[in-house]
Order: sequence, then structure tokens, then C-alpha cells
Amino acid sequence: MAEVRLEGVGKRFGETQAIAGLDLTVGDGEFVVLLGPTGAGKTTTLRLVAGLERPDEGRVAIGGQDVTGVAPAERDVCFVFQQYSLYPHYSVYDNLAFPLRAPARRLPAGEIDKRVREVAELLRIGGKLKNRATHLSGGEMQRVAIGRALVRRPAIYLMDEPLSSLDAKLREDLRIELKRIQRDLGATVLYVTHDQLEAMTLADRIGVLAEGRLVQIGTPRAVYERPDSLYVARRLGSPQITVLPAGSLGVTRLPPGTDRIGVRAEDLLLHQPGGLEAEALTVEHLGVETVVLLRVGELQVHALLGGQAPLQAGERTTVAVRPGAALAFDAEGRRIETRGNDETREAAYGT
Ligand SMILES: Nc1ncnc2c1ncn2[C@@H]1O[C@H](COP(=O)(O)OP(=O)(O)OP(=O)(O)O)[C@@H](O)[C@H]1O
Repeated sequence: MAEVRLEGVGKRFGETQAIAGLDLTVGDGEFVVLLGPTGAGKTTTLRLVAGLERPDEGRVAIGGQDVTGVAPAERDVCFVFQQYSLYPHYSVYDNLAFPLRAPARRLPAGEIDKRVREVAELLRIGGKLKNRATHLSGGEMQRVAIGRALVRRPAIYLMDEPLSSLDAKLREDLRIELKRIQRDLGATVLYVTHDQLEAMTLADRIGVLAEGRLVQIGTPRAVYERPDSLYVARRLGSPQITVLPAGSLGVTRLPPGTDRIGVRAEDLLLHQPGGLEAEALTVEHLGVETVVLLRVGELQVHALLGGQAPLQAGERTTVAVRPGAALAFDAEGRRIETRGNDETREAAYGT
């Protein structure tokens, strides 16, 4: 595995500046997830690393070697796409073995067999090795597609929403497996997803893209708790952060220049003596937590309560923001950091 570095990379398609001034390093053995809305440049970033696109400016280095002008086949990368691309007439075994049988690799048959069986076990398709690829469920096919990448040991795995075509349960299982496998192999991964749960749980660092620019990169916790901007704050958190004019919801201790506040759903406390009058508009019981949409005067805010909260739609309650938990943003949507604020926040969470 190896470090991958993009320096000052720009890529334009006609009028569209898909990527601009991108500096990004994925450390050796690191799992970096790219997040961003559609068209932000996530796939283009992967394609630039793979060599499927040439940058207009800047350079790409893999393991310290400048590969900007190197053809995809000569780059030591492995791409996993959203949709499985298998050889339909081959068995699962042969699909998995295929990348290892390339003449250039010159791997002994015993070594190929060992790797295929190891990866098949990891992905729990060991019992299906003799099946034709077409005689598998969609989830099994995608496991084989991921397996075809994992049998190799490239400098970096590039994964473009590899789990998005799977059902929720399988997605969760494979997410956990993928993280374990990545740790075991010490693999370097650059991964694209729209799924913030995947981003939060898989990533060592999350990079947030906006219109081809990397607007923030950091650990999932740092990006969630200390987003640089409203744009980033809105990318993580379910339900989404509520953004309100400064002075809303009784939050008064705010730094100078605060234009809007952001309140995470888990930072709203219900049944608070002295809190603001509120009405529950909808109550969603999700098992481990309950999502409540509250009307507070003219405003609507989402609250997230632990467990099965004994609250019903139409019920009245009182609400307050956890002291120090509101995020402050200026008129341009940049977060204003104040020591006092962050200390209070830490005190509020006991961290
Ligand atoms: N081959 C191409 N020709 C023209 N425009 C392109 C091409 N590839 C990408 N683009 C444009 O570049 C921008 C970035 O595209 P990209 O596919 O990287 O976004 P993305 O963040 O991966 O989006 P999504 O989440 O929808 O996959 C978009 O505006 C897209 O329309």
C-alpha cells in the first residue's frame, strides 16, 4: 500500500470546472471518504487518481512517484464501481482469480488459489465459488466485484459507492466487513459515498467537496462537531442540522458577528422547565431513537431523543438548546469559533 497525493489538481470539461486547486493526501493505510452533493467532483477525483482522466494542471503521485502522465494500466490502483462488472460466463472462482492471472503478475497457481479462497471467506461467498456469476443475487455479485479488487494488493483502492446498490441489511454487513478488511490489510482507500453513515463509520478522515474544491477535511468527529461552514454542517447529521437566525430558540450567548445558528437534533432538550413552548408535529419511533419534528412559534426544528420517547404527534412540550451546543455562523456561512463556546460545549457533553 502507499500514500497518494494530489497537488494543485484542476480538471475542466468544456465549461465545467469539475475540479479546482485540489490538494489531497491519502496516507499509507488511511481510509479517506469523499462527501459532497451530486456534481461536486467526487468521481472525477477518483478517475484522476486512476489515470482515467488527465489533469489540466497539478500532479498526482502514488507512493512518492509522479504518475501524472502514466497510463491507468501502469498505475498500481484498483477501482470498484457502484455496479458490479463481472464476467458473466465465468464461475465466481474464476472471476476472483482473473485479476491475479494477468501474465505480468506471474503469480504461482497455489498463491492465486490461496488468495481467492481467503477473500471469498472474508466476503462470505466461500460456498459459491463454483457458481456462475450470473447465478448469484445482486448482493452476492457485488461481493464478488469487491472481492476482485481485494485479491489484488494495489497501492490504493478507489471505491465509488460500492455498497449503494445493496439492500440496507447487506449494506450494513458489508460496511462493517469492509472496514475490518481494510484494517487487517492496512489498505489505502479513497472512497466516495452519499451515505453519511458510511462516511462517519468507515473514514479515518472525511473530505467534503463543493463545486470541485475541497472545503474541509478532518476526522469524522472534527468535521461533525467543528464544521468550517454551514455547507459542511449540512453534509453530516441525520436529521440535518437546523439553521435559524441568530437569537432564535432562546440562544443568547453568541459570539459577535453571529448571523445564524446551527442546532443539531441531539442538542435539543425536551420537557425543559423554563424552556420554550413547542408542539410535536411528527414523531418517528426508530427503535434506538426517536425523531421529533417540533413547531416552536413560527419555526420548525428536528429533535433526536434516545430510545422510545413517550411523545405523540400533537402533544405539547417545552424545549431548550443544550447550553453551549449551538454552532455560530457569520453572514457568509462561515463558522465562528469562540473558545468560550467550545469549552461550554465540551462541558455540556462531558468530553
Ligand atoms: N466526461 C465528462 N464530460 C463532461 N462533463 C463531465 C464529465 N465528467 C464529469 N463531468 C462534470 O464534472 C462535474 C463533476 O462530476 P463528478 O461525476 O465528478 O461529480 P460527483 O461528485 O461524482 O457527482 P455524483 O454524486 O452525481 O456522482 C459535474 O458537473 C459533471 O457534469
